[in-house]
Amino acid sequence: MTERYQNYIDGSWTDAETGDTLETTDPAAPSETVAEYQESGVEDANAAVEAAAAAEDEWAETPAPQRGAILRETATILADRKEELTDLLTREEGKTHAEAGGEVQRAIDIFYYYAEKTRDLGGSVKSASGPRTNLYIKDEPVGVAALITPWNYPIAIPAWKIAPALATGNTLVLNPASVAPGVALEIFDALDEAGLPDGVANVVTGPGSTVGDAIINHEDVDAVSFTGSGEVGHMVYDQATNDGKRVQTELGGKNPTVVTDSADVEEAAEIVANGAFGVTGQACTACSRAIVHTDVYDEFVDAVVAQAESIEIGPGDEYDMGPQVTESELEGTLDYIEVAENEGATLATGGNEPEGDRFGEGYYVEPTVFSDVDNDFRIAQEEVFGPVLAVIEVEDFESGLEAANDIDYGLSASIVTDDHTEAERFVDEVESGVAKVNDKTTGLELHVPFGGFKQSSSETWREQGDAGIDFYTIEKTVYDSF
Ligand SMILES: NC(=O)c1ccc[n+]([C@@H]2O[C@H](COP(=O)([O-])OP(=O)(O)OC[C@H]3O[C@@H](n4cnc5c(N)ncnc54)[C@H](O)[C@@H]3O)[C@@H](O)[C@H]2O)c1
Repeated sequence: MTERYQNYIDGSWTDAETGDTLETTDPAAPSETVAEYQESGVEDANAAVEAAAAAEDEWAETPAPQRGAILRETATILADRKEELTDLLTREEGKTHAEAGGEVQRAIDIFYYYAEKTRDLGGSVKSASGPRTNLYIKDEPVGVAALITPWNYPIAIPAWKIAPALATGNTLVLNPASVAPGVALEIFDALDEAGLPDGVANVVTGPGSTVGDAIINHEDVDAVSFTGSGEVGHMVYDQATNDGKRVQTELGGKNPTVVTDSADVEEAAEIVANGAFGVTGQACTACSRAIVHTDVYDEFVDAVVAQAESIEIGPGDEYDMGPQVTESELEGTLDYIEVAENEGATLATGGNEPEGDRFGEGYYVEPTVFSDVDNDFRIAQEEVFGPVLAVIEVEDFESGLEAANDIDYGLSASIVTDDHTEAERFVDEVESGVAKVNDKTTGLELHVPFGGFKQSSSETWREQGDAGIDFYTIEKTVYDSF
């Protein structure tokens, strides 16, 4: 039987006022419905924001360790349900069981992490110039937070917004992407069971252009945290800043790995392939450009092609690489493959939808490597969001660094080298929010800031770790001479 989900508003599971629903399907078997959701409208969005606004004062006044206890219990409930959440994530979004299990674990860890953080919240004390004055900085919640999340990390990204927002005493409304909202709704089920007071956290499913837009623009919303495409993100940023709201946007990437002539080529190919083809290339931090020194270029292309060809594609519960999430994402990838061929890149491997019984009607595409790519080709400059790697040949380290930076994005970048000076220069000079040495561009720790440079983020605010706390907190400076 198809699971049926409702909105969670003011502590109750309710149908949308619109009376409409939407369905999700399994990207590995699109004829199979996974779940049914509310296709909500503006009225539902407004009701959720009003519930969050009404719950604001009481939640802000709840001692932070008590808020932490609810987050800890939420983590425990999610941990108890890890297997079923992992299955749901694989069926709805398509990533492999191992990838989905890792993502669910990350969400659990995030709730535990911010639960512990609550004990250290509050502010700080400073010395005052006058003898009778207590001078201190009191950290207060920003208020009501509007959270908008994409489909590609459908539990981790909601978790890394919800947990710090609640830990710091904010109330919130989430509008998750309609493609795979199930695991995000399960977080609210766990929060409810953990004893979160009514109205503190609300979730409304439905189109971002209606529900998300209404939440962001509601006058009772004080902070907006958005993760998704640049196209939508820039619009959201402008709307929210025009209204004087605190806003954070985390957007796309076109992430390079620079391979120098001192690199172990086999290791470099493995690092690049993991970054490029993991989660079917549907990561904002996916490696989509390998920038390779001419002396190791041919050897690298052979090695990365071998890596790509060793990946077994198929349904995510059994194989190494799952399908793309929707038909339109698959078509987008196939379009870019055509663009790259027309631009004159050499198709070194992949490029097709695989054939065979196990693929059925699923949205599969082969891991694809293009060599002989110029850094100004569209395939090297635009985000594909599929398992497609562009390999770019460069003369030396300097031109590699230059190519890495010659792009509008700056989310994650890595270098594979055996030369410490090159590694240091790369870390110092690469224009990227995340810089890694001898590691893939994907994979992030939850307790350090995450965000990009240039078009990849709004730059003012970061997420995760202490940065998550900062975004949802406003400082009040108190001079108390009572
Ligand atoms: N930097 C990061 O942290 C990060 C992480 C994951 C994904 N991403 C990016 O996300 C994109 C893929 O996700 P997507 O396809 O879901 O992105 P998207 O921009 O299409 O959608 C993101 C969210 O915005 C909502 N939305 C759409 N129109 C809206 C509007 N007018 N007002 C308010 N909300 C609206 C959608 O419903 C969805 O919830 C990629 O570009 C990827 O790089 C970035």
